[in-house]
Amino acid sequence: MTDEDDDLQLDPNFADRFERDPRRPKCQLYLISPPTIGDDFAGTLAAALEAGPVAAFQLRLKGLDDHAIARLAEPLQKICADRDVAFIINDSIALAKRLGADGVHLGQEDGDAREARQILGPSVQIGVTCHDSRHLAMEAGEAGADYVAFGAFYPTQTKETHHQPDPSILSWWTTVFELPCVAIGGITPQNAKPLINAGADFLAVSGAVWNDPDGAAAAVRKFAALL
Ligand SMILES: Cc1ncc(COP(=O)(O)OP(=O)(O)O)c(N)n1
Ligand SMILES: Cc1nc(C(=O)O)sc1CCOP(=O)(O)O
Ligand SMILES: [Mg+2]
Repeated sequence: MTDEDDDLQLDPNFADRFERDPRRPKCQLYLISPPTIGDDFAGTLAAALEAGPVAAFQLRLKGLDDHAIARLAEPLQKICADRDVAFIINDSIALAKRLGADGVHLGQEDGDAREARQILGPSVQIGVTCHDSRHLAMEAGEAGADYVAFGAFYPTQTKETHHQPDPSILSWWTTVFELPCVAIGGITPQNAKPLINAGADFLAVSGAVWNDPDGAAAAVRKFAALL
């Protein structure tokens, strides 16, 4: 919990007692790309998206400029569109606009959700990283975000993380707000259940899908069996 959240007291056992509200839509899978991709990734992505229901795919490539990401994005965006999977660009409002992406994901240093809305229009999905902070999540909601993301729930090799929320933040959020919430960070088929039970609307997953020794399609099937 962050300093700003100190005035928001919650029973620490809240999540244990909470079962997902059956009136909320089922939890869905949101795939995050590997940090780098090779020529064979398009085939891997297509197989993963065909293996089970995936709501969204985020292109998250670090250390490349927008032109390079745009070149890599083109075939992947088509694969998503053909399978009715939302194509989300990480970090860059300008690149999301240039590509006509279905959405953009913004970290706390990546720009403002209000500005993104002005530039991208009403139908583009805007997601905002909120770490373990109820305060940031409420701010993001007020700024017009379409989802808030909490994490990292578990240790992850994919990026260095500095926040570890308790699953109770998901049950608190979904009890109080309609706006969807995403759980992210080290999520695997083995540890996902508490996040699903706490009410996560989406599980955002990278490593556990792309690095599954049985292959990405098999990993999607393992998650799908839980959702
Ligand atoms: C769905 C989702 N949630 C959180 C993040 C993290 O975004 P950010 O804090 O900007 O960190 P980077 O991913 O840019 O390293 C995300 N990308 N997607
Ligand atoms: C991109 C990202 N953001 C996080 C956050 O906590 O905001 S954790 C994370 C890594 C997600 O990949 P994996 O499923 O391999 O852990
Ligand atoms: Mg970012």
